[in-house]
Amino acid sequence: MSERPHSTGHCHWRGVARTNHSNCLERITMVQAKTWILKQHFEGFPKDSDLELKLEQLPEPKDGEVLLEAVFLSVDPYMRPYSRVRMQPGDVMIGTQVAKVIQSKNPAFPEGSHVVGQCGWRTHTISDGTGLTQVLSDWPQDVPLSLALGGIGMPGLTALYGLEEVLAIKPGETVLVNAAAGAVGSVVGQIAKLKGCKVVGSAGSDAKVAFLKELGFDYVFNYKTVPSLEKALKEASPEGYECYFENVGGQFFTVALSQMKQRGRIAVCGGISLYNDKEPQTGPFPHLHVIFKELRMEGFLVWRWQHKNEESLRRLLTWLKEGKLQCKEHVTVGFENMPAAFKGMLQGENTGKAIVKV
Ligand SMILES: NC(=O)C1=CN([C@@H]2O[C@H](COP(=O)(O)OP(=O)(O)OC[C@H]3O[C@@H](n4cnc5c(N)ncnc54)[C@H](OP(=O)(O)O)[C@@H]3O)[C@@H](O)[C@H]2O)C=CC1
Ligand SMILES: C/C=C/C(C)=O
Repeated sequence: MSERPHSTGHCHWRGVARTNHSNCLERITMVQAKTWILKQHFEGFPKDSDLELKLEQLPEPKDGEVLLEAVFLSVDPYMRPYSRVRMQPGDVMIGTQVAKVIQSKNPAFPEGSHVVGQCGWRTHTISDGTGLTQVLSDWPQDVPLSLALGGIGMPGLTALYGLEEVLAIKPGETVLVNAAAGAVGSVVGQIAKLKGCKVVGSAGSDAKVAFLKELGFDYVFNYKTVPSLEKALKEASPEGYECYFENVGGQFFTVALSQMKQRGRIAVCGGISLYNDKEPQTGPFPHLHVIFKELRMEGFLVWRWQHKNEESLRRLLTWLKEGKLQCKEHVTVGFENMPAAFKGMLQGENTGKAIVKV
């Protein structure tokens, strides 16, 4: 695949597929996008046969439109539950990418600039600008653009808003976070530490536990190998938890609620342990803990605070530049490996943000 346009006689070609147009007399842009299509809805854990790689011929951008070329694509947990409610079989998989503007007929998005776009799983996109955001104008040269999909992007914002807007954490409080070595969880722990909290995290491997210790978490455990989740949570914070940043759901959720302090606060961010269930999980249900501990629980979606995103991204970027925030990535190379990267993330292969580099 050519990354940049190049010329052949009178024809200027871009993109993946070049056919023989030796007779053309004027500038023609021919782009074939590679796309990943949802062939059928996922049932249980995603299968390779649920997805299909397809080519799509793109037209010339019209006035007001741009032609984008994906540089990095994100694979995120939400794709699993949202595919069921937001997509029909035959649709291009939903998703966000960092893309380069390679042709522009829209002055808001000059050629050569980079955008974060909700373009789906595709290598090339014609866009009228809807759902595109320019990467911060002062993005430092030495910071990889892929972080705009991770710590300095949606997952970083999720961590920030969950802690500040939903939990309203205070110095001295103890914060519990699960899926702690992932894109959101690893930022949650670091911000909570920056704000003077004690942080307890759980993750699914010893290597992830070691990573979280490096990040400065106060207490970390491997939820897959501890003999008792309840004992692990008690040992980590015998006095209980004021705040709980919930990413997982299921049994972890119920046990964690039993360890909350009176009038503890819970930000329900995700429930990844539920996303691939064919049948809904059954109890134990947490009602009694919620009632007798007088817990406050709030679900949230990161989009609620979209109006604050630019300022919030600058804060995250400042912490990164000051060395106060580390953003680890798990990079899979090759657009054809999107399904493998997606499944790997759902299985816990990633430490930090799962990214695909085209
Ligand atoms: N509300 C919102 O606006 C948003 C919510 N989210 C939610 O935040 C959570 C984390 O997302 P994100 O950081 O992007 O993803 P991660 O980078 O954390 O990747 C997913 C991780 O989840 C863990 N996991 C997978 N299956 C299970 C399971 N059955 N039980 C426990 N852990 C499991 C794995 O880590 P391990 O090895 O530790 O098991 C895996 O690496 C998700 O629930 C997601 O839906 C994310 C963005 C926005
Ligand atoms: C915006 C993301 C939502 C979830 C649940 O992951």
